[in-house]
Amino acid sequence: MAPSAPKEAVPKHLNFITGNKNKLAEVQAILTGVIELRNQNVELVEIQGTVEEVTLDKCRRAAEAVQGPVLVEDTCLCFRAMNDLPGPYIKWFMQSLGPQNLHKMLSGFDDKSAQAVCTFGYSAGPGHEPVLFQGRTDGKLVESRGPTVFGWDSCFEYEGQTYAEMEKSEKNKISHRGKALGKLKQWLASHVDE
Ligand SMILES: O=c1nc[nH]c2c1ncn2[C@H]1C[C@H](O)[C@@H](COP(=O)(O)OP(=O)(O)OP(=O)(O)O)O1
Ligand SMILES: [Mg+2]
Repeated sequence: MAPSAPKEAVPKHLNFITGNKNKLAEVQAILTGVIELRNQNVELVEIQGTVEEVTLDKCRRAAEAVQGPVLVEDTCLCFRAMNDLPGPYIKWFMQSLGPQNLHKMLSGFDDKSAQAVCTFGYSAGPGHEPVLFQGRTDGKLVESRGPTVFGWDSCFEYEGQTYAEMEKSEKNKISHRGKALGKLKQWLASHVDE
């Protein structure tokens, strides 16, 4: 009988479950040459809770939905003046206000500081507890500058430039997503060959 795989061994490819094409493109760019990335778009219910709870639940649901190993990711934008809201609920504020009006959420506050948070979850399959990889980047909520292609990129300023004003490769180096994937890469390096 073949020996069973080590509990934490990861497969040769990752199945990233997301409906967001821009996320997928960034993850693909960052993981190029590291591991093969596949993608499925599965509609997943997103619960209310802490950043970690939201990703854990999303990951478990995704693993159940595809009946196999999955990678998911949840992105938050946290305003310090609002004690970290909207956080995981930023999507709905983005959708309602649009990039041109998002900055008005903080117009009543002096403190414009914001933090972008990206939390990846990997599960080896249904019933396997997800592992989380998180990255955070500090910046400021500003009036939209640059192309409005990806979410709130044009409203999040990091060291004088909005994400939208940066080259993609430059954003990926310092972004919440880039940092989270740096941790995932380390984890892959220590598990993939077991
Ligand atoms: O780097 C980013 N730069 C700018 N905007 C971003 C970024 N990353 C996510 N976003 C937007 C998309 C969505 O409005 C919200 C996160 O919501 P979130 O549920 O994580 O993403 P989603 O529903 O679009 O895709 P998914 O299918 O992976 O859940 O922030
Ligand atoms: Mg979502």
